Amino acid sequence: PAKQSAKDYIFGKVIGEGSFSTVYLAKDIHHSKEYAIKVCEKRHIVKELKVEYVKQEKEVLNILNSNQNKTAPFFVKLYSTFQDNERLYFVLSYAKNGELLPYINKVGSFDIQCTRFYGAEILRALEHLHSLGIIHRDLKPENILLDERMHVQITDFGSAKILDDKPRPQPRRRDGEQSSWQRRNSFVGTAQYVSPELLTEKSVSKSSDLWALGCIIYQMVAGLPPFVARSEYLIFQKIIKLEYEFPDGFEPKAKDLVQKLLVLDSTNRLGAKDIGNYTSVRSHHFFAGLDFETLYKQTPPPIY
Ligand SMILES: NC(=O)Nc1ccc2c(c1)=C(Cc1cc(-c3cccc(C(=O)NCCN4CCCCC4)c3)c[nH]1)C(=O)N=2
Repeated sequence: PAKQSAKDYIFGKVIGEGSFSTVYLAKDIHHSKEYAIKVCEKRHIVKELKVEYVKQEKEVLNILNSNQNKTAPFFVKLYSTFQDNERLYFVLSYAKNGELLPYINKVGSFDIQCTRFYGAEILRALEHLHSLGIIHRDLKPENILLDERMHVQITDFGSAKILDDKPRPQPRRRDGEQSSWQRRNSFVGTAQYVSPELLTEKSVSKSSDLWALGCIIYQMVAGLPPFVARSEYLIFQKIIKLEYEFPDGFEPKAKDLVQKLLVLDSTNRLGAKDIGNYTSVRSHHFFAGLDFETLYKQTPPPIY
């Protein structure tokens, strides 16, 4: 196929802003299909030494594209990439209903049906991602999108880590740019959802995404994340001391599940010792009665 360029698209409104990218709603002029195009300024990512992050995101999206799971298609797709002198372009799925966060803010808190359904879809997405040896590392309601049928589409793999069980030639780096092992020590996700092990040992594992899942389930029920404070430093202090509370009336089964995910020792979190699917999370009584294998075929419960 002919190499694409920005001229093949009509760019519309900005639908997302990252520290190193802007995401536009765009329409393909040949087929009138809508996409989300993530645009990165080359000069900015080079200046901020983020070239490796952009490469990592493309690699993760390509791995996801080549290993699609028909029963758990809970990720944005990468359709194509192209560049011009100033910018890199990633043509991604357009998730018409946007981020999960505005829905939580709009209704204040989800009822248990919604919390169970969306908690289950996020868990299924993590099962697939982790089965490919990929850790998201920045899972949060802003990176959980909702497609036209209100099913989950996880995005933003710029902070993801590919577990290196296969030795690969290290890519040549520009002077001063950090390699992935050096970078690992500098990366921290979004304060409210970052795991204690990342703060104390600079280590990360699949279980770090389970910590973020615990924070997101808490937030769907309570309306706010468990660790909130006036500054990132104070949030980090609360996380490493496991200093959080459940509001009165927090649904008891959801509370028990959150307490089993928000465990300081990453090896003792529910699911941390599971091989393959997170069966010990799936079998928690909060998810009783849910069919995890047909989630994508189900009609999501209304959010109100
Ligand atoms: N960092 C990233 O990788 N960011 C990305 C990547 C891919 C991508 C991405 C972000 C997308 C973000 C997105 C944003 C939106 C959007 C933006 C603004 C408004 C709306 C909107 O009004 N949606 C209707 C639903 N509202 C939501 C709030 C409650 C009332 C109803 C959607 C739709 N999709 C997307 O569709 N595809």
